[in-house]
Amino acid sequence: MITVDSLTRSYGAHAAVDHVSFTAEPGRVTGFLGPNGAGKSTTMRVIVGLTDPSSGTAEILGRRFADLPNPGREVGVLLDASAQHAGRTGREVLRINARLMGLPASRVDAMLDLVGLTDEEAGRRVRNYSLGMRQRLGIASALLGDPSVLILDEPANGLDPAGIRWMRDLLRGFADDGGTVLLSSHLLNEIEVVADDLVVIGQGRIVAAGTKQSLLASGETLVRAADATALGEALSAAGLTATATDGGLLVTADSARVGQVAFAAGIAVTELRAADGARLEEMFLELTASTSREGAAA
Ligand SMILES: Nc1ncnc2c1ncn2[C@@H]1O[C@H](COP(=O)(O)OP(=O)(O)OP(=O)(O)O)[C@@H](O)[C@H]1O
Repeated sequence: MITVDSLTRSYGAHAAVDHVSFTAEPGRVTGFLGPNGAGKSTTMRVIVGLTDPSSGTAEILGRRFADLPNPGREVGVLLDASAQHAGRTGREVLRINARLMGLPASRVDAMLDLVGLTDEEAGRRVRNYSLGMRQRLGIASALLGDPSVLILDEPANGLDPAGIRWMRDLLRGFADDGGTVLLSSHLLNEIEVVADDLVVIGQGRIVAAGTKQSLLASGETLVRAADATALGEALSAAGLTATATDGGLLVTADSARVGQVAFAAGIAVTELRAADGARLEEMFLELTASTSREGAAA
């Protein structure tokens, strides 16, 4: 569990993070979304004690990071995969961390195995790693102490599609086992697939938070029928607003109501579903339009 309460961090007169409050719950993946410079990294840095808050609090498992007796055993952190010592081999990085946390060396091999770094790769110096390999090593470091909380800043950067899939499955499994995951990204699609809850930030402020389902629930339905004209007429006669979209109709009513209208009119529908496909992206753009660089310039 991570609890952030009215957290503010200012640099001079500028509030990089401005009264931010949210929780990341156990058993769930919480996606932390925002455009460049929104305040994601600053918030995460405060959570893990690298930056002091100007006001407000951030706690992991009910304590400030600095007050955790052996933080690596409670929380796994990956903020910058490139920040590892370039002259050490991957295995050395993990061995040192394991020793610092009082863990057996066998844990190192288990983690290398888990993240898919081979013996040969583990023996290479980190300066010769690709970004994707550094991310895998960073994840291995984060998981080394068998923590119950994971905090990851843009962990999918540099991973290929198979790597992204692997990361997603890993985070899902971690949360399903009762762990808490806080995951930042500006890659909406990446977050949309894996997150249970979303916290959206723009210019240091939370602009939306809640379950993915609730944030995506548009109240709209996408419906398609072979006879789209008849369907449009039936919907309109029932007092529903329908707009043509991508070969179908987007209706401002729930699926049950749209289905009833089509059924009553004797129209066979070929597709009927809640219109949530591109909703997150739309929502993200809408919510951050006034705060993003592009929005501000417009
Ligand atoms: N040490 C610092 N000194 C001054 N300003 C800072 C400092 N760290 C961050 N900022 C500013 O705080 C704001 C938030 O930055 P932050 O790195 O938290 O955003 P972000 O959401 O992680 O962005 P990105 O996706 O680009 O990494 C930005 O305006 C940034 O310039």
